[in-house]
Amino acid sequence: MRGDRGAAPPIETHDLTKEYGSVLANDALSFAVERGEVFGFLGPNGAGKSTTIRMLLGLIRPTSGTATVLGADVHDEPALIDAKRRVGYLPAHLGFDGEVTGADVLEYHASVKGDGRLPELLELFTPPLDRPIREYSTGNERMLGLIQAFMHDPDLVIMDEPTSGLDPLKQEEFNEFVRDERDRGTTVFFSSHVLSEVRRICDRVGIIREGRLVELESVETLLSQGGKRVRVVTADDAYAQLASLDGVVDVRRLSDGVQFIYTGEYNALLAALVEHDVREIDVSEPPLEDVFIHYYGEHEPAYADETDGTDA
Ligand SMILES: Nc1ncnc2c1ncn2[C@@H]1O[C@H](COP(=O)(O)OP(=O)(O)OP(=O)(O)O)[C@@H](O)[C@H]1O
Repeated sequence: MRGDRGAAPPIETHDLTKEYGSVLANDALSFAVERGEVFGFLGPNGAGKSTTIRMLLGLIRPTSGTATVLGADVHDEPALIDAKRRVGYLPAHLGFDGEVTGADVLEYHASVKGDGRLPELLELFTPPLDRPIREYSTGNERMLGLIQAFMHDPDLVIMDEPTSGLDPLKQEEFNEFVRDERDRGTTVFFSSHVLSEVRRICDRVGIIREGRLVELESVETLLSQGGKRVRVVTADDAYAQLASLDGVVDVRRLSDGVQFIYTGEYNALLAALVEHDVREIDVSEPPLEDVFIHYYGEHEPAYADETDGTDA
């Protein structure tokens, strides 16, 4: 375990609230991120994740409530500036100057905060450093952002949708890297709207919806309660029978079959299916939206019956 920062959790929020005019983007969020854990901050688009992160970094001011980052209150600017030397930050929109090269960006960050871990990061993340950033793909920009977030060996890393734009192979390497970081004692807090991503690397998850924290759980608990998404294509009509099974929730009729979230016994499902002319079955992790539905039945799905959902 690194650091000697006393007992305070690396991130702690108390009734953290942000209003943009009539939009309540964060509504009295209270949670703590413990030292050495990987904490996933999950929620659909517009839920308020970036708003929280920007308040933690002191980029916007809370309307009310407060938060501490490595013990520094976000209202205490000098203390927060000092604490941020030990924080790595990957914003959602990187905003690099397109005319400078990746090497220029890293050189600048090195001069401000140090670059002790640069060589090992460059083995893992490989943006074309000698080219101007305007020529970068989204994935290359993201890799450059990841390098600058970790290069000074921070105690706490805060990332806003870190893997968006990374190809699956780089995503997997990123996952492994974050797990290794956690093992060396770094605290990692990142936002995502992809449940499958956080389930691989997070110890705990906070779910935010419409600005409110609706759940704080270990990933194990979240998944064990979240069920599976089942999609069945049948030649005959299986809707009524499947909809009546125990453990079937959020059932939708598709043009060629049925889709639902299933939390029951597989044998019971198979027994029901043998009575139908089944052409295709797909069992997968539910998209985050569906986990919300399972937990909080009042949530309105953001998509129509015939679609296969949003992100998986
Ligand atoms: N500068 C702003 N002015 C007005 N409203 C804003 C501003 N920034 C965010 N909002 C609103 O606040 C709410 C939360 O936005 P936020 O960007 O924090 O969500 P998010 O969970 O990060 O979404 P995404 O996953 O799409 O990035 C949304 O309704 C958004 O439209």
